[in-house]
Amino acid sequence: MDFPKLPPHDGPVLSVVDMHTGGEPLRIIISGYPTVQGDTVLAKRRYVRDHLDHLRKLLMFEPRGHYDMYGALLVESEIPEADLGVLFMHNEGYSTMCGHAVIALGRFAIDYGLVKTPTSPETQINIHCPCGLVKAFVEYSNGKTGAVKFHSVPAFAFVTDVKITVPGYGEITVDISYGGALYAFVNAEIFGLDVNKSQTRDLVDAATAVTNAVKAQVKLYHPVSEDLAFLYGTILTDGKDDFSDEPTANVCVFADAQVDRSPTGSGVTARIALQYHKGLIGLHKTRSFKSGTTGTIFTGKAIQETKCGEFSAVVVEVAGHAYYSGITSFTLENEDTLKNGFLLR
Ligand SMILES: O=C(O)[C@H]1NCC[C@@H]1O
Repeated sequence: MDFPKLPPHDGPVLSVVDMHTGGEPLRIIISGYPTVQGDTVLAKRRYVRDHLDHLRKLLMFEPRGHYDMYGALLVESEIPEADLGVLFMHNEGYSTMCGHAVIALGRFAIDYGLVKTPTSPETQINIHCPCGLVKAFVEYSNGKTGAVKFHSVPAFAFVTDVKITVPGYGEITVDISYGGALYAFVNAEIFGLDVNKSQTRDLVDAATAVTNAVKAQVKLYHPVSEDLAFLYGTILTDGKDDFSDEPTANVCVFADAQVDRSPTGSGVTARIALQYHKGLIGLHKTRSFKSGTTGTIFTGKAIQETKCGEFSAVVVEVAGHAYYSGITSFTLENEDTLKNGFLLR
């Protein structure tokens, strides 16, 4: 049998490379997408949301994906120093930052020849994410790519100790911090939960209740663009924010109750900005962050003070590993009643 051979199909063939970073999937679209219009990466993000959302559903939803699938679409960047631009997609729409994707894309950009000749021991790749320019540094030796670290956009504590009322749980106190996207942070213990041991469904329910309450009760804002001023999710933690050589665990529930399998690159960025703001961690102090779901680790450190509008901010470096898991071409048939995808929880 000739293989691979495309099956009977109608319409576009969408080809992807699948990777994962700390267990969190990344489906990188390599062909089949129409040209994305828009003068800026943020404008392109609005364009895919308004005109190409059926393709996100095709690739993220079942039967080709699943509730917690995550994707990346490479686009042209308007910033001269960017090597590539990227849009991120998930079960609800399009995010503004994704650290686990940046870690995977760093390797992918070299392995698939998207950037200039790589240099050893490390190659810098500038990735223009919707939140801004993120610098990835990819280990490279003997022709092989390895671990990746990245320097994210300025990260800052947006508000600390804000009281919100969460239906079913009462009044609780949360912090909100920005690491390319805005997250609410809460110690899972206040819900009687343990991020390492509790049922994922219980963690999702508590985090989703917090997300909904923050969205309803806290006015969010970002100095650079209105497009960045939304709550992406809630990160439940083990509360171990005092500096230690021991890892601290968290679980990130983002978009529509989607669960990150990794420690969450943008979440680690935001969490370090929060810890720095509270005086719990100094510059160049490396902390390990563990995913409560899979036990995988990212490390992170604040490397420089900076500003984001009126907010005192830090540049955070996050490091992790990504791996390839396959390459696929997706098709559809017009008579398939489920061709547009569906989600099951
Ligand atoms: O690592 C991250 O930053 C992402 N992972 C899924 C949710 C976030 O976008």
